[in-house]
Amino acid sequence: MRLIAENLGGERGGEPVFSAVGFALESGQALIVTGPNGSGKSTLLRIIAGLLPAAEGRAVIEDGGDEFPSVASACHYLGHQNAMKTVLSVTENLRFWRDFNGEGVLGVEEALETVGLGGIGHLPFGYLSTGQRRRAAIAKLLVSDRPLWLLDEPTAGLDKASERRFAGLMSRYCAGGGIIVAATHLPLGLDGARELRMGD
Ligand SMILES: Nc1ncnc2c1ncn2[C@@H]1O[C@H](COP(=O)(O)OP(=O)(O)OP(=O)(O)O)[C@@H](O)[C@H]1O
Repeated sequence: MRLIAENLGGERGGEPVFSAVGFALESGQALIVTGPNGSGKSTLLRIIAGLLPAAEGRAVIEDGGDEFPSVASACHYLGHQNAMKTVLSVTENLRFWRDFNGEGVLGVEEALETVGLGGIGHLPFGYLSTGQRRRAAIAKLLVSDRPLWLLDEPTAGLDKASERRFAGLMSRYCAGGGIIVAATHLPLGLDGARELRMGD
């Protein structure tokens, strides 16, 4: 499987933000998107995910088969917001996403253990600390299988131990054939990742 971005251009509020962005990622490869505030990293991720229209160009999945014919069907998108309901428990939130996106290799409890949140699934999501919320949102990536992760500042709010744990998780995901595109200001510890610098 391959993710191809061809001559992508993005605009916000009718103003161009970037143009002529192109890359190709094979299964197992990762791309780190860097650049100053406002250079268009989030806009690029949202265009790739299909959440915003491209001003020009396109992003496509090749060889995704019947299961993953499009980027939208192939990706998990983790944005700045965690996309969890504060009044539902962590477990209820993750069950919702598993039912919505389809079952994955890991169950809800296993996914919570993997991000170091074992035993707190019963708590309302709104009770969690900022870093715990991010870790629960990362667990969302694990309860349904998708071959492409689009991650916007995934480690924002994480402590050092959680950063290291997430780096290991991303490495294992790529080793298993996953593709990652991650916008970040912080080093992600993802060996061998390519870099796309926006705003130059
Ligand atoms: N809804 C919107 N309407 C108009 N302009 C917007 C909108 N959302 C973002 N922008 C503008 O688009 C540009 C790119 O924003 P974007 O969030 O993609 O940048 P970024 O590189 O992700 O920034 P950061 O590093 O601060 O997260 C900015 O100039 C921003 O002000």
